[in-house]
Amino acid sequence: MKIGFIGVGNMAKAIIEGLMSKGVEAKNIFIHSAHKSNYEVYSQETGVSACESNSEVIEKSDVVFLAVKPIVVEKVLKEVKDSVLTHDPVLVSVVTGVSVAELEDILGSKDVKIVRTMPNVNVEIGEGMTALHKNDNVSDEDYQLVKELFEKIGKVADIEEKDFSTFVALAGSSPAFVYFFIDSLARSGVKYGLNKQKATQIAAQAVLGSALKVLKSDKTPWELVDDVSSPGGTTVAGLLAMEEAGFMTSIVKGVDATISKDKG
Ligand SMILES: NC(=O)C1=CN([C@@H]2O[C@H](COP(=O)(O)OP(=O)(O)OC[C@H]3O[C@@H](n4cnc5c(N)ncnc54)[C@H](O)[C@@H]3O)[C@@H](O)[C@H]2O)C=CC1
Ligand SMILES: O=C(O)[C@@H]1CCC=N1
Repeated sequence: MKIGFIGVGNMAKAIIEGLMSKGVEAKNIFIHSAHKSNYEVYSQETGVSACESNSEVIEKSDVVFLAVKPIVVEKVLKEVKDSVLTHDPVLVSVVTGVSVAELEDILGSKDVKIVRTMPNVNVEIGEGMTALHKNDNVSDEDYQLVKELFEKIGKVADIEEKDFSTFVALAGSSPAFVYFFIDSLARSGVKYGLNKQKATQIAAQAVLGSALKVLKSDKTPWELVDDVSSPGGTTVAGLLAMEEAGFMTSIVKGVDATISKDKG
């Protein structure tokens, strides 16, 4: 399968590097983005093929990732419209907040194969969490191919399109929330004299183990909180102080703001 990328920013690079680490060969990857110097350097570094235009990416690929910011989607799709209609690739959008219907409208056709997705940056290390939703033109076989690509680099969830905004908050943006939590925990360690790098490694391993525990345990996270909280102990003292400062409310408000932004 030939895989193309229109836009070679953070998200596209995370997907490309994740796929290449799982055996997808550089010779099967085609890229183009706004800045020639950037995508040519990336092509030289990784061995993927740099194309002269977005249309060339489409002409050379079976599956084309649309990995540009929402604000340039209309411009890019109008530019490549004829190539899309002629070559009929499976268009895989990773763009936040742009629906399948809007993509079809911009392309001026409902006869295009579109899979809307919402990955997160952790696909780069094979631990992503990606939502998928296809339009009716994508055959089960093509959908399975796209799904298998994302399964190489993490977990996949089929979701209804109405749930994409919620998914953005829970998985697309949430790596940043978790990095923020890890940094805050580590910084607290620095407050008490730990070196920042060491404190960050300690905090990150604690978060990794806790996430694995949630995934592997039959218990709910809430029950696991109780298991760590000894009567009269340190954990409950910490939890109560965090909640007094609005821990849960701050998370919910962050999710509310993410969803509102996504919905425009
Ligand atoms: N960064 C993240 O963690 C995630 C991002 N997304 C979505 O992925 C999309 C890309 O985001 P990032 O990679 O973070 O942005 P970015 O700003 O790092 O990359 C955007 C890329 O688009 C290229 N571009 C701009 N105009 C272009 C044009 N006319 N033709 C071809 N390429 C053009 C830029 O040169 C750049 O390579 C966005 O829609 C974002 O919402 C989705 C999930 C997670
Ligand atoms: O911040 C953003 O808009 C994108 C969407 C999900 C992660 N980053």
